[in-house]
Amino acid sequence: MGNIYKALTIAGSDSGGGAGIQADLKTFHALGVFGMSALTAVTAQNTVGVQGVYPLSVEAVEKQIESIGTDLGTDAVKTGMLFSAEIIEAVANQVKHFRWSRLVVDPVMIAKGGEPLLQEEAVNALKKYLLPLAMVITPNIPEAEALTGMFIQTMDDRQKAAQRLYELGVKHVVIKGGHDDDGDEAVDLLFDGQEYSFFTNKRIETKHTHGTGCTFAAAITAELAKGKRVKDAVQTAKAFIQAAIEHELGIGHGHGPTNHWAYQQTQLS
Ligand SMILES: Nc1ncnc2c1ncn2[C@@H]1O[C@H](COP(=O)(O)OP(=O)(O)O)[C@@H](O)[C@H]1O
Ligand SMILES: Cc1ncc(COP(=O)(O)OP(=O)(O)O)c(N)n1
Repeated sequence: MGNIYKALTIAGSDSGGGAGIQADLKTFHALGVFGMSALTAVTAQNTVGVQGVYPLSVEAVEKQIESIGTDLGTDAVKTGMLFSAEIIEAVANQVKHFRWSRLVVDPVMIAKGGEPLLQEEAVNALKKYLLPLAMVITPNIPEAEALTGMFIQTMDDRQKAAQRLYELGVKHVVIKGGHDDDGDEAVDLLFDGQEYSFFTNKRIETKHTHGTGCTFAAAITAELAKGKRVKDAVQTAKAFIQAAIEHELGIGHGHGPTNHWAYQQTQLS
């Protein structure tokens, strides 16, 4: 066995398996990275919506991270649903304690169906404690608006928002374009403090996009765990999510999950 790359996801559980910890671990696995998890909350969730949110105690979150940090270690870390300001502060302290620099923050706020996954007052804690530690942040457009207080309509607005997020201490800002459904392309923007890069794919007409954000950020994390540069990691993540949306599974009665096998299968064929 060659080098084993490891990645840790600190996020919520989606019982339906399309988003959250489940999407992250499937993505790590599909990209050949050993996945580990620290759960922040359990959600009762399916393709139709979120039926319940049950946060864990700060102590439970800290202990899980400590168990990983003091034994296995990790090459990269991703955060997803963090739920509260207290959990955010505890996670930031652990990331600093273990000196984990390859940190991808997916600032999950609201599920596709509109149910809140982050308390409103916790947005400031994200900005204060976690963003300054992040190598990459991956907001969708509404999340970028909440973090910057800007109204984002055009690509020019997105570039300005990326600049503002960069000024909070994040090293690379990716503002995803899934919510910008004008036109037939899905365009993601990357800003590294100097230049803007654009990652463009054909927009796929489908309702089965549950967990796209988690899957995309997890793919970036897996590639960073292998030591890849951020721009290359985003490129691979974009191809991964495209294949995952394109080869839909069509399960559930609402917004179905993406296909975490598809990228691997398209690479083999
Ligand atoms: N219909 C689609 N066709 C192709 N790519 C998409 C589509 N919807 C989302 N994406 C891509 O999926 C990733 C997640 O985007 P987005 O939907 O904005 O995030 P979130 O799930 O956090 O709201 C991005 O790379 C985005 O461009
Ligand atoms: C437990 C949990 N974490 C995160 C999300 C949000 O996932 P995302 O990839 O943004 O997908 P949608 O909710 O937009 O489908 C979640 N739903 N549950």
